[in-house]
Amino acid sequence: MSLLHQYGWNSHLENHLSSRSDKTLTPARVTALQGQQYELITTTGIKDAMLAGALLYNNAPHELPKVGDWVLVTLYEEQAIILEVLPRQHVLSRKQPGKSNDIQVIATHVDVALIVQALDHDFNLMRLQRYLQQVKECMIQPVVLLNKQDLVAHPEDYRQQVTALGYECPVLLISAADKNTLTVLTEQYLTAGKTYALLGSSGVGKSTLMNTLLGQTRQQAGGISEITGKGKHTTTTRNLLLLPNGSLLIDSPGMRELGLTIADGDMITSHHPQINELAAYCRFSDCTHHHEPGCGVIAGVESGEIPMLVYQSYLKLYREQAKFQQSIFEKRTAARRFGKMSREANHLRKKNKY
Ligand SMILES: Nc1nc2c(ncn2[C@@H]2O[C@H](COP(=O)(O)OP(=O)(O)OP(=O)(O)O)[C@@H](O)[C@H]2O)c(=O)[nH]1
Ligand SMILES: [Zn+2]
Repeated sequence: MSLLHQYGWNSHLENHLSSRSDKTLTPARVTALQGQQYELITTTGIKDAMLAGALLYNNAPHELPKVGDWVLVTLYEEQAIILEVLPRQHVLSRKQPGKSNDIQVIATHVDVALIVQALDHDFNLMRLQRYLQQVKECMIQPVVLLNKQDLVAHPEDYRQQVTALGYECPVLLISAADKNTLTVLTEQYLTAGKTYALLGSSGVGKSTLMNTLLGQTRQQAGGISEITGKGKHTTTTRNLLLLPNGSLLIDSPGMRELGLTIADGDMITSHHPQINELAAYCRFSDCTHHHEPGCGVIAGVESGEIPMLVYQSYLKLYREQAKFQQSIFEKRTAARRFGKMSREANHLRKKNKY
């Protein structure tokens, strides 16, 4: 099998390439990215690469190559020049916080998102739901990995809470450092030639998981690459790695922030599929489904259409959201109060010349 096939090259991409008249360019996949320095897997191995000027200047930032992208290049001895980005499938992206219309592309050609949460203090259904929602919006299939199951007495309880969120996706309990807990993941969910993106906040165990899946430390597996800039050497971490079973894993810094995309002041609504469906029948459009008359959700719980566990999970999330909103509000009020105080202090200082 060719190197490119090992890295996910498929018939869909092949068809696209053969439909082009220009046959001088060769395909390659982006495995690491730092600033405008790229590392690629090419037909002849790993190469450093740069963008052609025309590509850089004629495209919006989200159109420039990202980790996972298939690109067309011209090869030189040690270097490659990227001239084009092939059409993307399954783009993992998010809206730039604060800038309503800007899209930030985090990784491309992602078949499955592995959303990792740890069962220690990190466990947070609201955050998990945000990751799930974001991934679904990108039309990418999620798999939830609840890590550090060794730290809690009843890991199954957590699994049930996640299942009760109502997303139809696998939820697996694992201990990232213990290979034996990963067999269901590796045997049933990781397929050769498919690309998996690791998502989750800092400290949930993504690197540990990656190392266990690699079967050795990332450094030894060639995970660290040297991207050579103009006269400077930067050691960077490779973001797309080939696992021993042939599947591809992307771990990039942007994935840690994916869950943090709530626009200021947004009320995070429930994305619970079953709740949403019946909420359409509520008498009031701003129904919270707690006690309002004519609530379609409460009716659904009473008739058994919505399982009690699902409704309880909704109530729990609602409380978490309310608490979260409250803390945003308090932070803003505190900031405003502080601003007012410092203005007054400045005013006094000017007046009294000290
Ligand atoms: N008890 C326990 N600890 C774990 C497990 N997996 C990871 N850890 C520990 O959790 C800590 C964070 O793990 P990392 O793998 O560095 O987490 P990460 O998600 O890569 O963090 P960032 O690189 O900051 O994004 C380390 O001290 C790990 O040893 C687990 O299954 N059980
Ligand atoms: Zn209602």
